[in-house]
Order: sequence, then structure tokens, then C-alpha cells
Amino acid sequence: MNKLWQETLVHLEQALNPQHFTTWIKPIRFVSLKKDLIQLEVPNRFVLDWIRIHYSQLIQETLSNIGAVVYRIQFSIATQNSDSILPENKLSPGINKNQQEIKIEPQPRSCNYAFNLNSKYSFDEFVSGSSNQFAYAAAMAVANNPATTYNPLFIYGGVGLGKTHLVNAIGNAILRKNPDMKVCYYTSEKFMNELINSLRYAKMDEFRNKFRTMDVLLIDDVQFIAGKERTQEEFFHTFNSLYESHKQIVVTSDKFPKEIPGLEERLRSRFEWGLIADIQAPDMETKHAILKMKAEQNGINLPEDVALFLANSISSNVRELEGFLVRIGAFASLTSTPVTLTMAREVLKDILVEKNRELSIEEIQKVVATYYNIKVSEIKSSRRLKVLVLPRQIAMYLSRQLTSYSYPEIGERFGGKDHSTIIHAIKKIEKAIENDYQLSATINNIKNALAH
Ligand SMILES: Nc1ncnc2c1ncn2[C@@H]1O[C@H](COP(=O)(O)OP(=O)(O)OP(=O)(O)O)[C@@H](O)[C@H]1O
Repeated sequence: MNKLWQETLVHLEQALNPQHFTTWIKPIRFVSLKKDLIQLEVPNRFVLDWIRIHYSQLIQETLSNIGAVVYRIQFSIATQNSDSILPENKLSPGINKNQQEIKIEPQPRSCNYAFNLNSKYSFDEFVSGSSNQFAYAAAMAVANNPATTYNPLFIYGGVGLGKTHLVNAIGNAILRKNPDMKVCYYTSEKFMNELINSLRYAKMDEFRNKFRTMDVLLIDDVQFIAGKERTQEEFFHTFNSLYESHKQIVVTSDKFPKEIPGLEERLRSRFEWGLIADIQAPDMETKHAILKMKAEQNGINLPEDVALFLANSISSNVRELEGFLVRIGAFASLTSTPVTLTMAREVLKDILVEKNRELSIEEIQKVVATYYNIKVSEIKSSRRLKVLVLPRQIAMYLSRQLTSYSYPEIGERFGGKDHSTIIHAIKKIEKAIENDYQLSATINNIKNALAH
């Protein structure tokens, strides 16, 4: 191996986390170095695209730092096809002609093997940041090695934070690498509707045969099957059958398994067999990066100050963030004016006023009650049932954190409780979240719901 590349690898290994280095950088093969042109080979198109977006700059900089020359990099894909050498690649992210020119690997097929999968969702178009890194890495690991690493993978996260995007990305990536695999994406509601129809028209054999012969089963929003006895029963058997045949199962939900009311114990425990990965609300930087990517995809020229303004002032639901961006883009296009900060402020005026309004304790009680599937009156009551105590304490804790009410005022709105009860509840939650990651994620999730 060339000395320059060898040294580059040493630097990259130091700069990256070991898993990323092993997955993405190690498989790169040095081919040749002629003057300032370095030729490298990658195992497939998928890896190429990934490197292009995530590591291109780093590789370029590292090479140049070591060799003191600005190198041009040319990639080829290690395949049967020797013309797969790509034209010179300056490795700038975004579309360039390489992407059009190479068609080495089969694209995800919309044939019978991809049931319901949405091909628009890919890993490349998912912005990862500290809020979703764990789920993202787990999803990538599953996509790279289905049914070997994490099975089942349970992705948990609040509304509009990218669960559907990630599961579809898993399916698409698997199909790209394994075009003959049968990959199926269903929401749990669709699963239930199909089950009901199959029961009605006596087609249960067909139903079972379909789901139990999948190589990868992706079930979105699994919380909806809670309380639906027949659906849970059928899903349980589907799960077992796939699991025993070493097939990959990925499930998403807006709650942790143990928090889904009405979910059968046997299903809950199975969801906990594999890996539970959560997606938290994105931080400012991630929101900013998502906005930039979406603006580019939608052909919207988004100046930096507007991107920062949106990332700062809009809640963490990415779907909502996208909605605002599209709105601003549409306004700019309809009025043939460029996107500016003044314009963004004007378009979003009403929404921002509404969002900046202080939350009421009643709203907090309502959202917490909905989350735990209990009544507001139960939150305000003094009943000591375990299923009520935690939601009540969380609602008290959030009332203190998110409003300016005093302890006695909060107590009053919780059915006339003493301020010491409120202080006790808040201390309890503060202490619990120090060690209980799931609880802390749940509270973030509820806060996120309150921000809408
Ligand atoms: N990290 C991200 N990078 C890029 N796009 C994202 C990201 N997170 C979410 N999105 C986009 O936000 C939109 C909403 O995401 P998605 O539908 O996957 O959310 P969800 O968690 O499944 O929501 P729900 O709970 O309503 O089912 C999609 O258009 C998705 O592409």
C-alpha cells in the first residue's frame, strides 16, 4: 500500500470513532497515485455515496495535510465492471456527474420484493446529530448486517422526528445490497386492516404466508396495535416465526415498550429482546443542517440568517420544520422575491406568536394524560395508584419547568395540593431522570409534544 495512503489511514483512524472507521474507511482500497491524482477503490455504490457525503472532506483534508499537496481523488467501485472508474472527483458533496454516470449496483426495485417501501427515504438524506445518532447508527448496522446484530431493532421517538424515514432507509439500503430479499414496510394500522380483511374473506393462509416469508419486516407505529387483541395475537406469531428463522424485524413506536398502554406482555418483552434506540428532538445545529438539506432538495435558496432564524424559533418536529420551509419557499416563488429574514418573519408571524405564548398548566396536564392514556381528572386526583403517580409527578415537574407559576399556584391547579407535595414530586423526578434514561427520554418527548 502506498505510504501516503497508509499514513492517511492512521490519521483517519484517530479522527473517527472505531465503528465508523471500520465500516466506511477500512474497506477503501488504494489503487494508484499519479502526481496529484489518487485513485481509490470502494466495495460498492452504497459505500461510495456514503463516503462522498460524510467523509469526503475529511479524506481530502487529511491527504493534503500529510502530502502538502491538494490531491484530486478518483474513486472506482470494485466490481466485475472495469469501466467503473469515476471521473475525477473533487469530492464536493452534492450532485455531480459521477452520480449519474455510475450505475453499477442494482437500484432498489419496486418489484414484488419491496412491499410498500418508500424509496424516497435514504440514509444519505437523513441528517444525523446528537439527538438521533444512536438510532441512526443502529439502523445502519441493521442495514449492513440484517438479522445478525440487533434483532429486533425498536426505534422510539416523538412525532415527526424521523422514525418512518429511518425504517424505510433500512429497507432501501438492504434491498440495494440484497436485491433478492423480501423487504416489507407496513404501518401497524395497515397490518391490522389487512388482517381484518383476510379474516373477513377467509384468506388467513395467504396473510400468514405473506408476512412469515419476509426477510425483513419493518413495522411503523406499532403502538396502534395496543389493545387490539386479535392483531396482537397475529403479530406475535408473525414475530416468532420470523425471529426463529433469523429474519430481521424493525419496529417503531412513539413510546418505549413498557409505556405502551394495552400492549401484551409477551410482545413487550419481545420488543425488549433486541436493541431499543431512541430519537430525541433535534438540537439547533441538527435543525439547521436539516433545513439546509431540505432547502437544497426543494430548490429553495435559503440564506444563512433565515436558516438560523428558523432553526432557533421553530419547534423540534422535523415535519413541521419542513412545512415552514416549504411555505417560505412557496411564498418566495409566488411573489418572485428572494427569501429574506423579513419575509420569513412576516410569513410565520402568526405561528410564532402562538408558539411564544406561555404554556398553561392545563395544557401540560392534558398532554401528559394523553401520553399515558389516563384522564386529566386522574392526574389532578390524589389516588396513589402507580399508573397515576408517575404521570402526575411528571406533570407537576413540567409545570414548574415550563411555566412561571409558583409551587402553591401549581398545587392549586392540581386539585388543591400543598406546595410541599409539588416540591417533593419535582425533586423525585429530578433525581429519577439522573439515572433513568428512558424516563428522561419520555419527558423530552412530552416536552416536544407540548412545543407543537
Ligand atoms: N434527521 C433528519 N434528517 C432529514 N430529514 C428528516 C430527519 N428527521 C425527520 N426528517 C424528515 O421529517 C419528516 C417527518 O419524518 P418521519 O415521517 O420519518 O417522522 P416520524 O417520526 O415517523 O413521525 P410520526 O411519529 O408522525 O410517524 C420526513 O419528511 C423526514 O424526511
